[in-house]
Amino acid sequence: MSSEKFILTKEQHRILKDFHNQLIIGGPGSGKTTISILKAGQWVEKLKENQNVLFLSFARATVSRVIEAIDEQSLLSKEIKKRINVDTYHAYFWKIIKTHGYLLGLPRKVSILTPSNEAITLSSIRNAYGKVKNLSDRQKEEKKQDEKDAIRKLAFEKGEIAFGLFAELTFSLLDNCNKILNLLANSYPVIILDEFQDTNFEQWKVIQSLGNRSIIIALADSEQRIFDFIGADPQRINHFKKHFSPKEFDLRNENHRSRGTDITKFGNDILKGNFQDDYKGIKLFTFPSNNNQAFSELKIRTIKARKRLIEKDVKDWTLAILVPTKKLMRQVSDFFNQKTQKLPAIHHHAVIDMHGAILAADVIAFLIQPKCNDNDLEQFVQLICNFFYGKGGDLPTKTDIAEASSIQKSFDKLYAKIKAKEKTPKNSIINAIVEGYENCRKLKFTGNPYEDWLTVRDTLESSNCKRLKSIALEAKNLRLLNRGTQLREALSQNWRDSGFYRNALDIVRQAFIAEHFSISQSPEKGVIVMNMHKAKGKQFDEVIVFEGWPKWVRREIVSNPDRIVIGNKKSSDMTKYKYNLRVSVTRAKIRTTIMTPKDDPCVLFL
Ligand SMILES: Nc1ncnc2c1ncn2[C@@H]1O[C@H](COP(=O)(O)OP(=O)(O)OP(=O)(O)O)[C@@H](O)[C@H]1O
Repeated sequence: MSSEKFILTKEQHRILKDFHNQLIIGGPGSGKTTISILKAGQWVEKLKENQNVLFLSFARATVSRVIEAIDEQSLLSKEIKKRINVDTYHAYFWKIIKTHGYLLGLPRKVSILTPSNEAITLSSIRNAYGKVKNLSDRQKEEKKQDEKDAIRKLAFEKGEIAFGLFAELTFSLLDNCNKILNLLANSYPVIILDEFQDTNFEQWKVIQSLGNRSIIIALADSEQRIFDFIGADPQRINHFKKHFSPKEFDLRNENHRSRGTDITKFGNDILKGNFQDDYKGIKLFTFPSNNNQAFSELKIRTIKARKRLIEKDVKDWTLAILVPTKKLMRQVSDFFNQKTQKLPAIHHHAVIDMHGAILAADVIAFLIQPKCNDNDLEQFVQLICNFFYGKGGDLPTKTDIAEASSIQKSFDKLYAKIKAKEKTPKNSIINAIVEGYENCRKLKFTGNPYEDWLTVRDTLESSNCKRLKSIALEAKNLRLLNRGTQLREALSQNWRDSGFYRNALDIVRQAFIAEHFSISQSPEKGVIVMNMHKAKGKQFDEVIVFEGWPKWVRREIVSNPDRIVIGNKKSSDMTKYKYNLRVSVTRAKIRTTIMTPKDDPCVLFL
């Protein structure tokens, strides 16, 4: 994003002239981020030397885009750029809790309860309540409260803090201690809040506190709100107006991302449900409702889009395939990996949910560590159970929970038999796990973490145990051991220090926490497959939105999975689906392709 290429609009100029609290409203690609960076630069010049501007966003992906935009902003000097600090809400709140949390009665040493471990902690509560869609409102509230009680207990007793508590604890600190508030305001007299419309109740309370001492600039687009489930409130922008009396700026009529196309217009028409015949930059394709033809059609469209971008000589081009569910994402990724007679494999990056992969990494890390004590096998089994308890994240499946508890039970039985010196059960599921474990324990390592990791992973994959196999498969989703990564360096160092990987499990866990907070990673390039929900705040050269299709039996639809609108059924409130689709289609700079089944096209277009 080079500012040399463009002239600021009138409204962007107005923003630069004002120095109050600000509310900047604008749709996708309207230039909010760009102007807020220039505004931050202006503020830096007014601040004392030890003061900086803070730019807060929700997702790390957005943060890396903002950092990239700052880097490329040629109107700001290097010195000024250094003083615009970009962070996620999580990371910023965590810094405050880590330093001052003991004032609330938290243990002096606190650590993060990673989402995967949180999922393990909460899996029994979640499983006891069953599927959320079957719960009454009261039961949902009770479930929420039970979950909160469990994670609060863990925080105050063990110092393990779940992300969900960050805002609440930060607010308690700011509310109870003026000194902390002054300290923060002195470091950051100006704070920019990205995607303000998504702020939940607790985060809003923190912002009100911070805003008592700092200037707040909120960037918002009420129609990009897709975070209702974490408590974002449609009234939040009004709350901001009421509380801060900001100067308001409206960029809603501006579109710089996909200028020369009708992509933004199409996005707005999705909200209205009213379409014109043709939109420049939007292509709608249908495909037959069967696996082979649907995926092949997608592959063909993807190859064509890739060719267009390469031929246009777009620098570091990006092409996103956005799909409604995790399941479809995996299927697309698997299909792209396959080479068929007619179609080649497509090199791509799939942005997957990492719970399973992270817990699988724990298992491998444990196995490259030397055997520690007599409880080694027990600890291994515990990690396997953790994997099944936590792999579904906040939506654990019954099968996974049942799997975990039957592994635990079989192990307990085996243990009891061994202790009593009795014959061990012949057909127990634990036998294959023990065999796989023993095979791994016989392995010899080289000190090259990458090779050693793969040796363990391959041994698990080729074992006779389907549970260990699935762990190996999940672990394939990790790319943390690539050359030059911190994890690889840390494991190498560990080997050099001890002649073996003494602390592999700790190192891996630390690396994931660091990774969670890492904002230095550059945005993905090339073909990217991701869930529509994850696309927010991103921009790509081309986007393909691809949805699932119905299954027919005797001319009747018996199921309709992976659709943009659940079951592709019209209902009284389609708003969230419209918002979601609008966010997805407006991520493109040049062109968006929408692919929907021929015999049951997406109801949002009917
Ligand atoms: N005045 C302008 N003239 C031309 N291009 C601009 C202008 N302002 C911003 N841009 C460019 O438009 C693109 C989108 O801008 P920006 O990322 O600031 O929008 P945004 O409102 O933050 O988008 P979103 O909410 O969708 O993330 C960027 O590539 C940016 O360089």
